[in-house]
Amino acid sequence: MEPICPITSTSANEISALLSPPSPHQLQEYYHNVFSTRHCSDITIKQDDNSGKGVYAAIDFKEGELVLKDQMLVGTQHSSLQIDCFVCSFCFRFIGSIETQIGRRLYLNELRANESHGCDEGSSSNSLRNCDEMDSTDEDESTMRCSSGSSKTKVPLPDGVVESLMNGQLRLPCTEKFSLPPSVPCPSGCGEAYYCSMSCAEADWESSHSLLCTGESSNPRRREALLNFMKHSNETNDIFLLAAKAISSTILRYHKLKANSLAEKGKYDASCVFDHYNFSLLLEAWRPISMGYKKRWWDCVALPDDIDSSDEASFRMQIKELAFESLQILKTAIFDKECEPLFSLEIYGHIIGMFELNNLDLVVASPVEDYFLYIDDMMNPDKEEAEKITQPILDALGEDYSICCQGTAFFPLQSCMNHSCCPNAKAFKRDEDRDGQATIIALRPISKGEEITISYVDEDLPFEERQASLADYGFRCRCPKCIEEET
Ligand SMILES: C[S@@+](CC[C@H](N)C(=O)[O-])C[C@H]1O[C@@H](n2cnc3c(N)ncnc32)[C@H](O)[C@@H]1O
Repeated sequence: MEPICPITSTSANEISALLSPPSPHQLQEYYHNVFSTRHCSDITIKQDDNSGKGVYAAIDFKEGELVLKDQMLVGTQHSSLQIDCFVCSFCFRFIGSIETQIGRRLYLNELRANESHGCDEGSSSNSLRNCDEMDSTDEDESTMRCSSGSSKTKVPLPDGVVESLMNGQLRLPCTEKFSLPPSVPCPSGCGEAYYCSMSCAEADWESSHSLLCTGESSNPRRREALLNFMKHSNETNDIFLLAAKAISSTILRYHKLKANSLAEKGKYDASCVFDHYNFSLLLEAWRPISMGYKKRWWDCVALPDDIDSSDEASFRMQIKELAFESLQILKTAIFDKECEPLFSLEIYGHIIGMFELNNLDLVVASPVEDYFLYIDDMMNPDKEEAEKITQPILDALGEDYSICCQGTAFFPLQSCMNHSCCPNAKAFKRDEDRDGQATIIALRPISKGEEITISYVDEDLPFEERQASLADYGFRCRCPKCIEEET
């Protein structure tokens, strides 16, 4: 493949340092910190020559037991579904109230319908758009609860009802049983990010939003470039939004480390001027991202079914060009000279490739679905009374009323789990799991010392199809089921 973004020799050394696999010591130190901040001692991470890092049980687990709750490093809601669910931009909990969830969705859908003049968004045939992320939760129940697209005609509500749902004047029956945290808007007023609490707002600001916010604090040039970047991502592939978060969080960590280092130095030598670029601090800031298994996006993205293998090279080149285009816009918005290697196509491609190979679907079940199920389960005459108000709302929402929050996220511990076609664990959201954390449950008893595996593909597929899908991850499965079926 021709280089479309030449790398200078100075940055080449830094890029290769950023992409070299962490040493066993760095690995041990990093995961030791992750485990201790989370007070997690039930699992460990070990590395072997065949499958790299893997997760191992440090205790015995019973069938159905929780193996791991993993806090994401970066995550994003799919942009096309943001209208449907009003969630915290940091932890992805539903926020506001049942009334605001419904009112906002009806209002925004109406707006979208007016804007699109009848164009059908869901039927995009662009193979470059939102290429599949790694999906090991396809079969989980919370994913299956989701529905999207509705063929049934929706019945509009009388004028003023949507407004009164949104402004809180209309209270629906029994919604007090489904209370949600009140929404906290981004303090910088971007109107894009909302949170379930000030602590989530602060954590997001510190983690990446302070660089990506289009509110008052950003200068007009940067704001315009950011809006441009978001528009490009929404129109092409929202994985770019996640890459922007990963780069922003590294830049912010770098400046924090640098400030701490300056303060520390100043303690011993007040005259010391230490304000230059420090690559070792950039390496340290990059550490959480460095841990994820990576390949270039255009080398590892699965070839879509509608692309013939004879067109593979040109497809991969298009993917590379798309990444280049996105990176140029991002650079206009948040370029930082001291973190220059992060803005190379090589690093950008590897970050997105890391998401491609490791990400888990982000799924949070909708309280709106629970609410309507509750009404449906009520006894008469209360049910009849309630439905006088709720049925027209349900008719206006249509059959996809229960749509859940969906997105994609990178999880530091879950992403270390290797694949097996006869896995002993699975990503599975229980009723109580109402935020964006990954939840891994034991499918059968797991003994202390055993490797914990999940399936990256549908394990009921025939042997050859499983192997073909796993080839996108760059390995051939040698699990007991594959060994048995191969012979
Ligand atoms: C989500 S990561 C899993 C963690 C990874 N082993 C690491 O070192 O970070 C996926 C990658 O792990 C490796 N992998 C996962 N399952 C494997 C298996 N059963 N056999 C060989 N390699 C495997 C492949 O390189 C795959 O692309």
